Amino acid sequence: VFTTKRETGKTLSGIGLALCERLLAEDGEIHLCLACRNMQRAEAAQAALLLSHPGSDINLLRVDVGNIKSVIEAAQEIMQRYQRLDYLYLNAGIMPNPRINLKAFINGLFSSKVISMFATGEGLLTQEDWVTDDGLQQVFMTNVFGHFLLIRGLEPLLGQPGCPSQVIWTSSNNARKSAFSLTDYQHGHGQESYSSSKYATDLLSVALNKHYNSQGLFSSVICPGLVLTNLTYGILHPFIWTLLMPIMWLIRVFTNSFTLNTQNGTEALVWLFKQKPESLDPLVKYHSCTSGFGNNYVVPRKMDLDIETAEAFYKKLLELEQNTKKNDGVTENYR
Ligand SMILES: NC(=O)C1=CN([C@@H]2O[C@H](COP(=O)(O)OP(=O)(O)OC[C@H]3O[C@@H](n4cnc5c(N)ncnc54)[C@H](OP(=O)(O)O)[C@@H]3O)[C@@H](O)[C@H]2O)C=CC1
Ligand SMILES: CC(C)CCC[C@@H](C)[C@H]1CC[C@H]2C3=C(CC[C@]12C)[C@@]1(C)CCC(=O)[C@@H](C)[C@@H]1CC3
Repeated sequence: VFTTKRETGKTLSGIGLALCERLLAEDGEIHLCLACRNMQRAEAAQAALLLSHPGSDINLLRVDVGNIKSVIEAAQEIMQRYQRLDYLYLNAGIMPNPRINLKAFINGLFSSKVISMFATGEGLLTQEDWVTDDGLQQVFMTNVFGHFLLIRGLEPLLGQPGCPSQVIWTSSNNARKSAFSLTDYQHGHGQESYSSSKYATDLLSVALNKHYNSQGLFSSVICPGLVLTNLTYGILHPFIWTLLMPIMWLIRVFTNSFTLNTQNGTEALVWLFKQKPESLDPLVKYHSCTSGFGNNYVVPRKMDLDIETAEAFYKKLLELEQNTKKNDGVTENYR
């Protein structure tokens, strides 16, 4: 999470940890707060960051964004600890039990869409999802709604007179309009909960800008590209990814989205850290890219969405939030 001069890392490894390393290298004065569900791993991340950046201010906070009560308590704790948040990086995300659709992959290899298939993974993956104790779909809760509740709980700290705040979501190239439906926005009836949740993230960011820009809160979405982390190790074994490395370097020549390592993947996150939030386009996703020669850069791309759908989705989230409050946050089925 974040504070006075800067940031939040919701994760302790992967892209979140690399982001913290890079932010500390950018600005040694920042106050970091890592909001994590596993305190042992959080402490390990804190120790690693202190080793490379001795003396920096790095705090920890326990939060499970997959659990309503935990998010509400975390927001209250942050309200007590800080007066202001400059950056809120919403990075936690899951893709449970991913399965590759081999037929779609082989067909894709011989189609004209082969490059876009590698860049987006469109149609190649299915996931399992389940219902949480709060009665919500787990992927939706973790990737979208938990973060939304956190933002709502932290509203007073986000965007104060003369001092804008940035909310930065780790979305994905895999966000897909056809995987998302307003009538099943939690994706309880499909097998592409990840794609759906990332599309929902993009919609939500657009709606947040509409409702909060006037009070100094600015929301952006990024895609880190394909990065080898625990998330992708759930798709293929790390050893297989290592074997595929030469092929992936080759693919990178044709699609700049194979960033592959966490340092490259954080490019857009760090770039946003240095931007004036007012200058950003709310309808654009910022992509971390790596060229065939290994150079990093950021590419803005218009998102495939409309403001009316974003607004309708936002209303549904507000209703869901109301229900969670009515039911005291736990055990009822809110869908
Ligand atoms: N890797 C990739 O190719 C891509 C990743 N992304 C996105 O990047 C983000 C980071 O993923 P990445 O670093 O790759 O993967 P990791 O699995 O390494 O990181 C995910 C992080 O999210 C945390 N997390 C998961 N569930 C919860 C929860 N309920 N409460 C709190 N924290 C939680 C995990 O914590 P813990 O350590 O306890 O498991 C972990 O640190 C995700 O949003 C992902 O969707 C987007 C596009 C591509
Ligand atoms: C590279 C190899 C020769 C074969 C690997 C095939 C697939 C397992 C990958 C091809 C494109 C990949 C991809 C993702 C996962 C693995 C692939 C489908 C993501 C969906 C992972 C999570 C994301 O958020 C996306 C940005 C990735 C898009 C590309």
